[in-house]
Amino acid sequence: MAEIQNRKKVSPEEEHPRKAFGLAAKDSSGVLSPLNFSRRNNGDNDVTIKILYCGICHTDLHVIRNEWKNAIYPVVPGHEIVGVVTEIGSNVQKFKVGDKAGVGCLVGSCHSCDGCENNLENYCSKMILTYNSIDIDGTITYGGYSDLIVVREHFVVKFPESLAMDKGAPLLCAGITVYNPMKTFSLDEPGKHLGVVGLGGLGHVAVKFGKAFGMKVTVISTSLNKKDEAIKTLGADAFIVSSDPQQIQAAMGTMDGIINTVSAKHDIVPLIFLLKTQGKMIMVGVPDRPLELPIFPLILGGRILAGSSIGGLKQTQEMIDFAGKHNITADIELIKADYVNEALNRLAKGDVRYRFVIDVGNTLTPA
Ligand SMILES: NC(=O)c1ccc[n+]([C@@H]2O[C@H](COP(=O)([O-])OP(=O)(O)OC[C@H]3O[C@@H](n4cnc5c(N)ncnc54)[C@H](O)[C@@H]3O)[C@@H](O)[C@H]2O)c1
Ligand SMILES: [Zn+2]
Ligand SMILES: [Zn+2]
Repeated sequence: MAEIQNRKKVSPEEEHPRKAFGLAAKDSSGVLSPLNFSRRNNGDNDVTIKILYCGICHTDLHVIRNEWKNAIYPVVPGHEIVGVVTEIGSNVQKFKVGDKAGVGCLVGSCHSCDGCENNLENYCSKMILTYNSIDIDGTITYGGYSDLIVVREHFVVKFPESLAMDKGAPLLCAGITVYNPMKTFSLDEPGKHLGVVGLGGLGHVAVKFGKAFGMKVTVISTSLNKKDEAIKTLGADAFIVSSDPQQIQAAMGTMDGIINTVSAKHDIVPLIFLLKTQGKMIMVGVPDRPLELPIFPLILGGRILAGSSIGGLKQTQEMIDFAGKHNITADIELIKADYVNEALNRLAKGDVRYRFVIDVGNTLTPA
């Protein structure tokens, strides 16, 4: 951390020669407005991508409103990026100009720590996030609510030909964030029972992966109003309203694992009781306030509570190839760039089915 803080901060305008344009939050109001900025030239190991679509993740909202107290303004959010390669460096092997490509939450890491050596760049202490992070040259990274991005090849995934680019964009964060813990904690086996808490962007994709793995999937949500869609459209097997003690009681001890995607403070005790003996609840949602964690419900039943952060690049490619094979995409509301502030306000209220995706290529135009 000290090392990052000591790095000289230079203005991207001084450092970078390529003109770029995007939408940025300038302060914790989180309101986005146009920003002219710049990107570095395409280096030997870089891929330049013309951005066509970018999903709106709840993390974007947490960061632009400074809910995690880590915003470096101006923040150009966006880490569910899909586009077309327009330039490659001389060392680039995986891509050629014209290829479809995806970029998720990471654009850099140290390549030499235990995490990096085990394809877990997502746990590298020097990882560079796609936005709101300090890049190797000391400049601040800017994300996908913008016209183009220059990314080291290692952090770019090949986007399957069979997937729609707009509906596929959310896989770059929402997809890998749920796929990783399902694989890591053996919650990918046919016949196992998976609970998904919070039916938003991450949650609805978790339901789809769970079904593709052949699991029984139960959605646990605060209100009944998503029940029909969860079962009929998303393919869930069952639906529990978390505030109804009778429904919780009836499902106690039945789940092998739970993926918890809730973005705000909530009561996890009833959820822990849904787990079987030695069942696992994996926290992927990031509430801005601590949750209460009584220990008895964990000890009785030897239950496991864990956390998980996005995924490494190898697994991100595996995830998106799996999605391509099984035609897993997000259910999206495709929006124009000038609707972004309204979309963010709606996301804050949970009013989205199930992911906003910005039609960057067709609607983001310089001011
Ligand atoms: N761990 C990671 O690597 C990672 C990656 C991406 C996103 N996230 C985090 O995951 C969370 C979810 O992201 P998303 O994009 O799916 O958000 P989302 O807004 O699309 O979905 C969140 C869901 O939580 C529900 N919810 C909100 N407050 C609740 C409460 N108090 N009780 C119960 N349910 C509640 C909402 O109704 C919604 O269904 C965010 O906190 C985000 O920052 C983590
Ligand atoms: Zn995200
Ligand atoms: Zn590392």
